[in-house]
Amino acid sequence: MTAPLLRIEDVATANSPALSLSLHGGELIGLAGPSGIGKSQLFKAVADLLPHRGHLWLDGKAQQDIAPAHWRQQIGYLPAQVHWWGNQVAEHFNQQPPLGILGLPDSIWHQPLLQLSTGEKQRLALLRLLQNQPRVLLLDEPTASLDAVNVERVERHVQDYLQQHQAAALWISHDPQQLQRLCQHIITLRVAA
Ligand SMILES: Nc1ncnc2c1ncn2[C@@H]1O[C@H](COP(=O)(O)OP(=O)(O)OP(=O)(O)O)[C@@H](O)[C@H]1O
Repeated sequence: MTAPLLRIEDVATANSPALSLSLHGGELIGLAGPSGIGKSQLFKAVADLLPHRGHLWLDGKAQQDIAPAHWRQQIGYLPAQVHWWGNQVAEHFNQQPPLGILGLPDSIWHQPLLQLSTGEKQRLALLRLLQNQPRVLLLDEPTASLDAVNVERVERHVQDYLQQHQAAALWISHDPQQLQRLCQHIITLRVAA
């Protein structure tokens, strides 16, 4: 087997249990566990947004040997609550993404963000993340606010992206069926005994 794209060894924050895993190109691993256990905290740690213990490697290179800006471009983090800074959708993109692929109308491009639904903003945030062409996706409940048709669109789009770019993803979900349908492996975090 080839070297892992991302290796996580004993990474933990002050509010999470430790996580160790290897992610290979094209692979999708699910992250499950009760609310408040620390799943999002672990994503922030891996994305270099939160102090943590443990070690990380990208393509066999240790995190401390990679410039932080490069790390954050390669490790694409989609938070459960996305931060938007401008007024209009178009301000947040370098170029217009394929909106229709996630069921979004072209008219949304010039709409104020305040007018958009949670599910619309969630899908736009995914398109924005993928424009940076990250090698690893950290997806924190990316379909939490979506109907079944759009859940399927998002799932298919992420799977296509992973195949086309030989990228890999970690996917947090509270839906065990979704994780079973999508993931090669599922890691369930538990409270330490
Ligand atoms: N900024 C913070 N300061 C202190 N505690 C925090 C902070 N952010 C999160 N926590 C705590 O860390 C713990 C883990 O939070 P986290 O958001 O990672 O949980 P989660 O497993 O993702 O939960 P959920 O499934 O509900 O999204 C929680 O107890 C939370 O209250």
